[in-house]
Amino acid sequence: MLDLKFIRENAGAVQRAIEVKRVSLDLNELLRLDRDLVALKQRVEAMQTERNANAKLVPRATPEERSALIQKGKDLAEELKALEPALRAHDEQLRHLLLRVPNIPHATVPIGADDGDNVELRREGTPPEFAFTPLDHVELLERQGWSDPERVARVSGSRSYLLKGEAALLEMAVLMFALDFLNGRGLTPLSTTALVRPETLMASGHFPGGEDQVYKIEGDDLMLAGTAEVPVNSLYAGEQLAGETLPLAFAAISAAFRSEAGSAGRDVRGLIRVHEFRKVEQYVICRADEAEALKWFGAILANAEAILAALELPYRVVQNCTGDMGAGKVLMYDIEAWVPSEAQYRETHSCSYLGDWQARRTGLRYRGEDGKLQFAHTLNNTGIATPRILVPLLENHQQADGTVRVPAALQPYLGGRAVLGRP
Ligand SMILES: Nc1ncnc2c1ncn2[C@@H]1O[C@H](COS(=O)(=O)NC(=O)[C@@H](N)CO)[C@@H](O)[C@H]1O
Repeated sequence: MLDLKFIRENAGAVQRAIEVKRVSLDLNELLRLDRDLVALKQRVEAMQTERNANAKLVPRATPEERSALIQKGKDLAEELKALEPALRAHDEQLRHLLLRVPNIPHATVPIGADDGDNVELRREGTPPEFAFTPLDHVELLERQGWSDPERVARVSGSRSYLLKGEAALLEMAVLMFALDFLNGRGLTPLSTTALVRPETLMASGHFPGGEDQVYKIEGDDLMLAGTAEVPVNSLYAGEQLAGETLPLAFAAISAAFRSEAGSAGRDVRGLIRVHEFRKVEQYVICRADEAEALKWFGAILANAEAILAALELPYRVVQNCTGDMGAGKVLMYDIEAWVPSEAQYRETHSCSYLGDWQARRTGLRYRGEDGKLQFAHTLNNTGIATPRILVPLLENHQQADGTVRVPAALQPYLGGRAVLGRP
C-alpha cells in the first residue's frame, strides 16, 4: 500500500506502475473517492464546529432562545449521525482500492510482460558434463528406493512427495545447513508455523489477488501460508518499534502450502512443484532508508548465492521484469539453479525489496532518531526450499554408478557421509 498523499502528488508515476505491472485498478476512481471522502469529512467537521458553537450559546441564552438552540443542536446531531454510514462506506471503498495500488518499481527494473522478459544478470559455476547418461531426479530417487510416489499419491493425491532413507536425511541436512549458515551470517533463526490468520495475508500483500493459492481451514479463521514471509511479516504488526532495534533479520524455517491453482500440467512429475514443502526464509525489517535497504537486498542475495555455492550448484541470477515481480515489489531478483535433465536453469530462490509497501499494510512502524514515527522497509529472500533444491542437487551430483556425491559443506549434516545411495 502506498501513502495516499504520495498517490495524490504522484498520480502519473502510480498510473505508470499500474500499467507496467499489469495491475487492474482504476486510479481515477480511487482519486475521485479520495476527493469525495475529503469533502465529506470537511462537511462533518464544519457541522461539529457549528454544533459545538451552538452548544456554548445555550448557558447564556434567554429562556425563549434556549429551546430553539437545543432543537438546533438535536437537528445537527441527527444530521451528523445520518452521515456516519456514508463516511464508513467511503472509507472501506477507498481502502479496498488502496490495497490494490502497486509499488513503484526501481529505475533499474526492465519493463516486461512475464518471466520471459526477465533479464539474466550473471551465471556462476559450470553445468557438469557427464561421461554417462545422467538420470533425472525421479529416476535417481526410484533407483535408490528413496521415493514411493504411488503410495504417497494414494495418501495425498497429486503434487505430494515422500522421501525415504538417505533422501529424507538429505532434505533435513540442507534445511539445517541453511539455517546454520544464515545464523552464522547474523540472521536470527526462527521456527514458525504456517497456520495464520487471514489478515496476515492481506498485510504481506498476498491478498488481495492470491486467494486461490491459499488453503483455508474449514470452520476456523485460519489459513495455510505459502511462505514464512507471511507470519514473520506480521510478528510485529501494529507495533511502534524503537529505531535502535532495527534492522531485524530472521532466518525462518516453516512448512509452506500452495494450491498451485493455475499451474495445471506444469511440473506435475517429481519434486519441483508440490502442495506442501519446507523453506528457510530470510526476512529483514530495516529503517526507511533506500540505501540501507538496498545493502540488505545485496546481503540476502549473497547469502542465497553462498548457500548454492556451498552446495556446488551452477546457477544464474536474473532480474525480474515489471510483469513478473508482483504488485508490492520495488526490486526483485530470482536465482535459478541448473537442472541437467531439463538442460535449463530453474528458479530456486526469489529475492525482493518492497520499500514501505508491506509495512504500511501491516502497520509496522518505528521511531527514527528524529523521534518521528514512520513505516519500516521490508525485504525477503529464500534461504533454501526443499524438496525443489533436491532436484538440482541430486541431478548435478549423481555419479555413474547411480550414487550421489555429497558436497563437503553438507557432509557434517549427514553424519560425515561423502556419498549417498548404493551402486
Ligand atoms: N509449489 C512449490 N513446490 C516446491 N517449492 C516451491 C513451490 N513454490 C515455491 N517453491 C520454492 O520456494 C521458493 C520461494 O517461493 S517464492 O514464491 O518464489 N518466494 C517467496 O515465497 C518469498 N517469500 C521468498 O522465499 C521458490 O523459489 C521455490 O524454490
